Amino acid sequence: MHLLIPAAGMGRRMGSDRNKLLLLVRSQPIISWTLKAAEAANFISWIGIIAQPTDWQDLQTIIQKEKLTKPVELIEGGSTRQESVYNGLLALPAAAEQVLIHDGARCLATPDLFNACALSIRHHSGLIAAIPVKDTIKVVDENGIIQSTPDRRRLFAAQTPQGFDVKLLKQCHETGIRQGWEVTDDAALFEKCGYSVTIVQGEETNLKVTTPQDLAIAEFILSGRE
Ligand SMILES: Nc1ccn([C@@H]2O[C@H](COP(=O)(O)OP(=O)(O)OP(=O)(O)O)[C@@H](O)[C@H]2O)c(=O)n1
Ligand SMILES: C[C@](O)(CO)[C@H](O)COP(=O)(O)O
Repeated sequence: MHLLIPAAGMGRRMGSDRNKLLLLVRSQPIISWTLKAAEAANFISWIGIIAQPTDWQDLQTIIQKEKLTKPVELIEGGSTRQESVYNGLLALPAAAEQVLIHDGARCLATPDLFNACALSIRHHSGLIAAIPVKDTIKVVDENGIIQSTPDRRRLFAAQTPQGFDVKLLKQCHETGIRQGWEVTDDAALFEKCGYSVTIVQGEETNLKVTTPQDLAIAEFILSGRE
């Protein structure tokens, strides 16, 4: 299974002056943890890292240090996650019929989760890892006044990996470009195009390292895995 890792962000919410994926957690760059999990997942056979060229040298050093046995390619990132993933799709080898997409910033996803998604995508054209929400969610209007309280049993928090049929996902991205859709994940493009996306049980610990608090939580979770 081909895996694309969007890693071309700026990390604005982290307040960092460089790509947050190069920040250290337990003395190793965040992206190293993501790569270790991908390397350990038996069903992943090829890895494309989508990144800004300014980070390529650091990434090459990390790739060498991790001694990855799988082919790894660096692909130029775009100005949004959506653009970066589209660049990744265009750079996939012609033989790739299905693809998993996993945020570099979700460095705690386990090899088991990659494998579960890789197996499940054989039976679906679109899937995402997701977990049921634990909080009661409120929908508010522009003044912050609550409009409704959706039934929590129908609410899931989206994670990655997300997996798709490559041809369909490319078409959805191209429709998105024509229509000017701006989305935060690939499943949203699939949904908007009318294709179904199924849920694979995600992992409670599969957080996206977004803010400085997440760095501390990631540090804690990884320390429990040693
Ligand atoms: N132009 C972009 C923006 C984001 N990403 C990647 O998409 C994933 C999820 O994005 P997010 O956590 O929002 O990362 P950043 O964009 O770096 O963070 P922020 O939104 O706080 O700036 C990350 O692995 C990030 O590197 C990307 O490949 N290309
Ligand atoms: C794809 C994603 O990781 C699913 O949770 C997420 O939507 C991307 O990042 P953002 O923080 O929502 O921009």
